[in-house]
Amino acid sequence: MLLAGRTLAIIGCGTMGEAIVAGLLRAGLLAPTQIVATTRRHEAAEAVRQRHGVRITTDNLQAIGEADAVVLAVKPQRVSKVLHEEGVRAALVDKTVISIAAGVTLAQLQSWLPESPVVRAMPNTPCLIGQGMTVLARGSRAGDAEVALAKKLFETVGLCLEVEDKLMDAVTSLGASGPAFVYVMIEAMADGGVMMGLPRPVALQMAAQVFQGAARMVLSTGFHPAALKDQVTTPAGCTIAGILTMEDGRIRSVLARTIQEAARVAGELGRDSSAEK
Ligand SMILES: NC(=O)C1=CN([C@@H]2O[C@H](COP(=O)(O)OP(=O)(O)OC[C@H]3O[C@@H](n4cnc5c(N)ncnc54)[C@H](OP(=O)(O)O)[C@@H]3O)[C@@H](O)[C@H]2O)C=CC1
Ligand SMILES: O=C(O)[C@@H]1CCC=N1
Repeated sequence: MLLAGRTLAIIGCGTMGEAIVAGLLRAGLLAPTQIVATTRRHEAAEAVRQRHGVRITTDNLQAIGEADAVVLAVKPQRVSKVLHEEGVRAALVDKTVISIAAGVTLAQLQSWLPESPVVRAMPNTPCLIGQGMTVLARGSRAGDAEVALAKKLFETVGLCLEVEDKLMDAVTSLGASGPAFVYVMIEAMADGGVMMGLPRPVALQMAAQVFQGAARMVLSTGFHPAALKDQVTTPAGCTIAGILTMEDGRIRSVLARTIQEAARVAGELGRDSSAEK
């Protein structure tokens, strides 16, 4: 185990909390006994225990008491409520708190937890398979040790970068919502293949592998996407015919505006958290 003797609490082990748990266990950073996960409903917690063998409870205070570091993975609207449960803020004093809630700012988190080092993190569901993209922002009380711990967790399940808090809505859209946008594109390209007679499983496998291959080309060659596109685009060939069709559909502005709009909404998600307190 890379984090010997440490215990991590995941407060709110739903889709994203469970992706992190599964990714960390898969990579061997923590043993199941080093993770304590909470949910609101006992049956949800029990299902997490059955799938991953981690410790579970529906008592957040108990989980926090057992942990050295805490990942807050409830919905944004519930963050304040959870932090204001009896005894929780006192139990979190001097513990590293990593919030993955979209739209909940470091200023909000730090106002609720003035004596805790807080890191805001925005991961995505591919953490489940070790292919995540996580971006961190550090709160005023988070020092290098706390940020290093957060980086260690998220680098274990994918890439991890650090930015300023003001950029977190943008990274929420591009990085965390991003997989959903890509799934829509994969499905749409597969639909095109089906339209031209490919069996659905073949079309789906091809579309997904094309996204993976093209993404790896961008990351591993370091070439600009336009240069890589030019390599594929034979004069008077079929690729340029397809690209012009995409441009007729304003694909670039649609995708860029998609990121802009999701970032705008991400910025609004934390407001309810303050209201619900
Ligand atoms: N889904 C994604 O791709 C991403 C999500 N996020 C962020 O992660 C957070 C969680 O999102 P997601 O996983 O999708 O949501 P889910 O609804 O899947 O999970 C939320 C979890 O919180 C639990 N929960 C609710 N209330 C409490 C409580 N009072 N105490 C303890 N646990 C509680 C729920 O338990 P129960 O089921 O019993 O109600 C559930 O396990 C959000 O803040 C979101 O912004 C960030 C990046 C990506
Ligand atoms: O859609 C959402 O609000 C969450 C946050 C980012 C990804 N999923």
